[in-house]
Amino acid sequence: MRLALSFGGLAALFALPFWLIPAIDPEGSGFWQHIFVTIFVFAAMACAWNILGGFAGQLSLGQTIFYGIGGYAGAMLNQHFGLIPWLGGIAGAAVSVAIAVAIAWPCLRLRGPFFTLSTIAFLEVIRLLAIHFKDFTGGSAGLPVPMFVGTEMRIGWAWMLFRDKENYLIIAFGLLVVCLAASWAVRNSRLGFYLVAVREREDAARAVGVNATAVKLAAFAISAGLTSLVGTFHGIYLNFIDPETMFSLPTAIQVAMFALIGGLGTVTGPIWGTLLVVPIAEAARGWLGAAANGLHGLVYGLVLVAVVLTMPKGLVGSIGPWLKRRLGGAAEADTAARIEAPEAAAPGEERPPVGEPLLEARNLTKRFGGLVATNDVSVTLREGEVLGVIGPNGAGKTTLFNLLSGFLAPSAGGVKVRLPDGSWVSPGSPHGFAAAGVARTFQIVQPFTGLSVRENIMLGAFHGTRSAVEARRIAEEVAATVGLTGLLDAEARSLTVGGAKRLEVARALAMKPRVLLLDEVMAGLNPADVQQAVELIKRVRDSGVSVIAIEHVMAAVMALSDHIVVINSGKLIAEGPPSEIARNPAVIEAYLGEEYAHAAA
Ligand SMILES: Nc1ncnc2c1ncn2[C@@H]1O[C@H](COP(=O)(O)OP(=O)(O)OP(=O)(O)O)[C@@H](O)[C@H]1O
Repeated sequence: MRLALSFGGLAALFALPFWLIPAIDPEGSGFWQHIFVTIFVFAAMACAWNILGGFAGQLSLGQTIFYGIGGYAGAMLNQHFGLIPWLGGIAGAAVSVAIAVAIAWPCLRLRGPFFTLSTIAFLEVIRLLAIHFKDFTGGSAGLPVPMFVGTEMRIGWAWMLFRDKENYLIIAFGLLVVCLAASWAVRNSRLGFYLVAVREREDAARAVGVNATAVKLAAFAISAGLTSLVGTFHGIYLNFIDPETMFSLPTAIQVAMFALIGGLGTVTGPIWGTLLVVPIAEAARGWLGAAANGLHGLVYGLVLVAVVLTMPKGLVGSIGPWLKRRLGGAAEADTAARIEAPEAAAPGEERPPVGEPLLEARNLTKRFGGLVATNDVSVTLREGEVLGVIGPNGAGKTTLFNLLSGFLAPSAGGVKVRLPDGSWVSPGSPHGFAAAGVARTFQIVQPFTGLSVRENIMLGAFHGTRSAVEARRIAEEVAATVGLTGLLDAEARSLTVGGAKRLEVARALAMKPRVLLLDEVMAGLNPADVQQAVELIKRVRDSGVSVIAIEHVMAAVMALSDHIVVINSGKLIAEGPPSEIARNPAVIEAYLGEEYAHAAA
């Protein structure tokens, strides 16, 4: 149904100029054809920009670098080597991808406005280079795209040059379809999920094994390649290219604005944004004539302000969910009521015995300036074991977790993990630990709030598969295990604390880890939920996953743990089975207190 609607919408968009133009411009001045070519070109560029700016959240204002490279590649290869623009465009796209990777490498290390400024700086550098190398580029005077070379007439489909503007409409629309299809494919692939995850919460994304730099780099490269193809066509269409037009900051801003107005990060938003703004701006330009040259910029600004004030998520981001609610009927029901008890253990399921060491941390020390948060701590986790970590607030438990999952590099000591083939590795990054089979949750829950519960869990599942269908299947299976089946389609932001904690565990479990690090998953839960969480962790353990759990709920730690380590002021002060820890005088003094000892006795 959705697919049919999408194809129908695209067909209508393609038919629009052919049906509308003869009606509004019977004399065939070509003005409206030009407007529609402009709409298709800008919509295609906005779709391409949205892969980087919307999905990955990297607000680049330098994407016209690639529009320009595409334009120059088409024109220069045509003029100097007689190459048809179709091939010139492909060569330009390849160069753009290479340059995108080179530029992205330093730029992506910067965040927020610093990233944006660095893209503008590169745009300026490339524009100046185009002016400087005038033997190739024609310098600031620009390059014409000739229809005749000697006696040869370079006109027709091969040369992308026509007397008749309708053919330009067809190519521009074709480019829009290519950019839209690429954008759709990216958004629905593992890469798309990873981009949204990195945009929303980079740390949580790294915990499910995402290499944040690599996925942003991929988005940069795809966006650059597509933009370059559009640039090649547009350069030929305009018949003339120069650095001012091709490497233009105002054009880069416009493209970003169309995506923003339409709905940042939505697949079709950039098209709606362009469709709304370009005709208004062009009409204003036409009505006000030469007297108001440049006024279209003001029109863009006014539309942007109006949309941001009334629809902060853009046209599609705001109207889409509203339509869904209207068509779908019922509002979101109470999410707490839809949480179920986790699946019970299968009858006869037995606990596997505790086996060989799986994860070893030796002499871990972490200093933050003068503060020693972890001081010479050594712990060993065995196969099939639950290792409890307890200690007072600020003792250094979370810091230990961050060291055990690659989120912090130790000041001294190291962590190694045994792989299924028996070899040991010492990963140096969160995705290295994830690849070695270590999954973690966060003390402060980190749901990807813009995604559904199902999509959140799929993010974990993508660690083991590239297929969205398979990830979806795993997500549904894990959701049943933790009791979230009834909430699969709910937005993660609508979950209660208990639901969000389960989601955190589900996302980690979907990675099919061998080691699971749980950071206070029972904090803030009511006694019934704590009991369910204990049962769930036992099931996880029995399925062959080894667990390290930081916990303050003592009844749960004592019931679950095979072995407990106690941390105080960064140091390991005791370790042993729960019964010994409960009686240990140093632990009673530092953490448990006399009352607990009496109650336990
Ligand atoms: N990134 C950091 N920079 C500086 N100090 C830090 C950093 N992270 C943790 N600390 C400090 O290290 C010490 C240990 O903190 P940590 O969060 O590991 O304790 P914790 O045992 O997990 O506490 P809680 O039970 O309250 O979560 C604290 O004094 C904390 O302020």
